[in-house]
Amino acid sequence: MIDMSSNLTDAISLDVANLSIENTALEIKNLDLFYGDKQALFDISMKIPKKQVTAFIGPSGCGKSTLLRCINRMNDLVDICHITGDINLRGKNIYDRDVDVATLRRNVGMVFQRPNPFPKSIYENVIYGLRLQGIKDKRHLDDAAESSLRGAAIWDEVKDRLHDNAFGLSGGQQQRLVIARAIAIEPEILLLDEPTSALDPISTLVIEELISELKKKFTVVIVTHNMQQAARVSDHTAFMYMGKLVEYSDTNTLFTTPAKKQTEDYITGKYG
Ligand SMILES: Nc1ncnc2c1ncn2[C@@H]1O[C@H](COP(=O)(O)OP(=O)(O)OP(=O)(O)O)[C@@H](O)[C@H]1O
Repeated sequence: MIDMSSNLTDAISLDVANLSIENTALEIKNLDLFYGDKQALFDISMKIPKKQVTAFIGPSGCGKSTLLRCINRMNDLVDICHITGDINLRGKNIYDRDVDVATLRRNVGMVFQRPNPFPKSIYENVIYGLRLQGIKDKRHLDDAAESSLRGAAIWDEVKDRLHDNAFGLSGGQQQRLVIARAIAIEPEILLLDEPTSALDPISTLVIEELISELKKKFTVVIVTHNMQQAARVSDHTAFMYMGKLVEYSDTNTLFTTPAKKQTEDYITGKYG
């Protein structure tokens, strides 16, 4: 079994099957997803709690990243992808025809496996989204840069080199810079797709600690292939297998007393 003693969160466990509207950041309802003829997600329904960390776990190819990418419509970029079902954000289905995808993505930020800073200074990276919004006031931009870099736990390391190129940072620092860039535009939801899988153990720990801070302001959804990581950082965990949501509950329950045999087999390493 997974050791739960290293959980970094203040482990608030809500009953995710019966979340109230006030505690729900978004609701996925009967979501099916196809890549061409091949179905990759089967009838997924779940509520993601507000200002908590929710982890998607499961073996390679089970659909974790696909499900995550549905939440900010990244799969729209895949021509052969076809989706049915709803994802409701503040009562509105994000797949409705009248939804502006750019606005949605401002509200639902995403951080990828490999840090992807732009070939610009650290400062310009952080305020990139604000410049796109047309904000020009230097004081406003400076304040936003500082608070976002602080929020991403990297301010002290970069405050004297804000105008240096972001490529001069280490991989772990780049990933925190990318998180700062994502939070600068104050999204409601932050999607993290295996955010530490390209990082060394120390940088991984720094990001894990950061994740448990981020949930004070944001709803965080993380895909991880690392069960220990899910156990350390998340309040709630969804176990997926072959495109289906097998079990979803508070992290402690899922890792200590899973309800389904399939979940137990996975977390005890019988397959993966
Ligand atoms: N762009 C795509 N076109 C076609 N099939 C895809 C595409 N992206 C993913 N798939 C398929 O959908 C299924 C789910 O893939 P997905 O990447 O979501 O799984 P995952 O659980 O995140 O896996 P991993 O842990 O290996 O990243 C797999 O069978 C994969 O091959």
